[in-house]
Amino acid sequence: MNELAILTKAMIQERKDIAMAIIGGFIAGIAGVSLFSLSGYLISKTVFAPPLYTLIVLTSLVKILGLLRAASRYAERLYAHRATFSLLSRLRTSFFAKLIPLTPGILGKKRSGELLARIVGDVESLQHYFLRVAYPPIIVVMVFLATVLYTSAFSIWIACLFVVGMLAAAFVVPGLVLLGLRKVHGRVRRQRTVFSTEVTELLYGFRDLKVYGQLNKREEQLQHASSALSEEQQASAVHLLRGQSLHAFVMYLISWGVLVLGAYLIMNGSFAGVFLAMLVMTSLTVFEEAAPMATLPAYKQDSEHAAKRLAETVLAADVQAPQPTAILSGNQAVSLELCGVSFQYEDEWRPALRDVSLHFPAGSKTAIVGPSGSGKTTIIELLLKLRASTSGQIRINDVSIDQLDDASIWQASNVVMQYSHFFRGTIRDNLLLGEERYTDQALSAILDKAQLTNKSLDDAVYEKGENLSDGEKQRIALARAMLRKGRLWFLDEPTSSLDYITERLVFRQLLSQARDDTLILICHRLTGLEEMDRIVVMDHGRIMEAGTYAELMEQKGYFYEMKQIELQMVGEQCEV
Ligand SMILES: Nc1ncnc2c1ncn2[C@@H]1O[C@H](COP(=O)(O)OP(=O)(O)OP(=O)(O)O)[C@@H](O)[C@H]1O
Repeated sequence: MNELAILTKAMIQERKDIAMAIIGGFIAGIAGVSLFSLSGYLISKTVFAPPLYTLIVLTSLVKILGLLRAASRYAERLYAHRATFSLLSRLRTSFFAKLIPLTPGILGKKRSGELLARIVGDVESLQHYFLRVAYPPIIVVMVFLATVLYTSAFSIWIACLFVVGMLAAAFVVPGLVLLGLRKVHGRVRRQRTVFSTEVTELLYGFRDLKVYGQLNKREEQLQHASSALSEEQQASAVHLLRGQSLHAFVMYLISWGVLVLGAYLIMNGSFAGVFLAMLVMTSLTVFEEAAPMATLPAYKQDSEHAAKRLAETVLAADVQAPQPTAILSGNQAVSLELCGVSFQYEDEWRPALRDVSLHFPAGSKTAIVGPSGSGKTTIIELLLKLRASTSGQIRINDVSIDQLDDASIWQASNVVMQYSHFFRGTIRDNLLLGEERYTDQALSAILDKAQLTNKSLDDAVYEKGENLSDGEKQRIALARAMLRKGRLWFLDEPTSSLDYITERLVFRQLLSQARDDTLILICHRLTGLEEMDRIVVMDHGRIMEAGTYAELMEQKGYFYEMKQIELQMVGEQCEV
């Protein structure tokens, strides 16, 4: 299977530990079989009252084999788990490295609860591939072959019986388990996805569900999903147990076979009776060693499925063009240009942007206005290379955006999107975001600039900024952007929750800091736009008009209409 090639490649990198695990497992297996067969021989031998030194040698050997088995089993587990953890960390890192550039697209398409459950669960499932699928069969086959060889020295017929047992344990039982598992396992996976989505929806939507009186209904749904998952897991466990029982059945059948065949051969005179107990014990132990074969198909199927889904998630990353190498300099003001750009979201029937051509000269200040859903945010996402345009050309500083390294664009930009994420910690943590290079003095100065005078750096911030008002969140997001030294500003409704006076004060600070930089501001309120070099009006993904505030007011077109409506509404509000 192609998807498992990634795993196989990662396993090759851990070949030393894997080889040690296989050697350890083989020694443990052989020591186990020898230990029990020797015990059987010891029991039979004592009947003939052998000399004391024989018993001493045999019991000492049993003890040594016991110790050897424990020590080598420990070594096997140690190396196997060490290899597994290295493999997993390697896989996680490479998977997330591939995932990051695709995040906006993937998160848009999939429900986050489902995605989270999928990724975490699938990467975890892959550990079974190595621990339970890839290397145990090698040990089982090696131990079996060694045992068959050793048994053939006593009786070729009993050795043949072992081979029959081995084929049944290695192929027939796992085959039967696999047949039943196909149905059961798919249902567990589907139910697990439903369950984790329900949990995420309930946790994230708790407040709204409570306010709208839907909490009980949602909890019932969650209970239902939880019970359904338990039922499916139970069915799957029962099926696996059936496989293990079948394996035990084969083991006892072969042991009985050894007993009956041995008795027959003893009566024939072609086999010495003193070895019978030894071979019975051998058969019991060697099949016990092969017990993981019964559950192997389940883990194999699980790992293959997990690898396939992970590969599907990052498939686009593999077909992406190689990372561009041109770097956007962060030291100079940046010019931006869109030429005939169109963009359509996947699975959407109409384009979000249609044939947009815009030029933002270096150092210019542009406001983009227009009704909700007109495509304003999409323009910023394209310029930040978070999405790729469906057609048309985007150039930054006269270099095609396709040739520019994504990280250098982000590095050169100070961005405030409509919704920013806030981490649990303090205001300081949320300003620094892991960077340590700013002093408390510099951070406090930024808070003042962002008009966040009622907050101190040590004030706590709860998960997702639960204890902050919307206006405070926006000002922290603005302060974050103001801390950066980029020469390109993308501000998507950064002050929509602020009162008029605070908004003006923040803007004054912003415009003074971005005096020589290129700035694009998306806003709904039309007040204060006189200070902008240009205003672009959008509707239905098209540019309706563009010009300075004075020009647009003079044209008495779309912007003028919007302004009149706003003035009317402000007037009505004042009258009320
Ligand atoms: N992730 C997405 N998947 C599919 N369609 C989307 C997605 N994001 C936005 N759209 C659609 O694209 C169009 C433009 O959206 P965009 O967010 O650019 O508008 P906007 O002008 O910024 O709106 P607002 O002022 O409400 O923020 C809308 O019709 C919207 O429904």
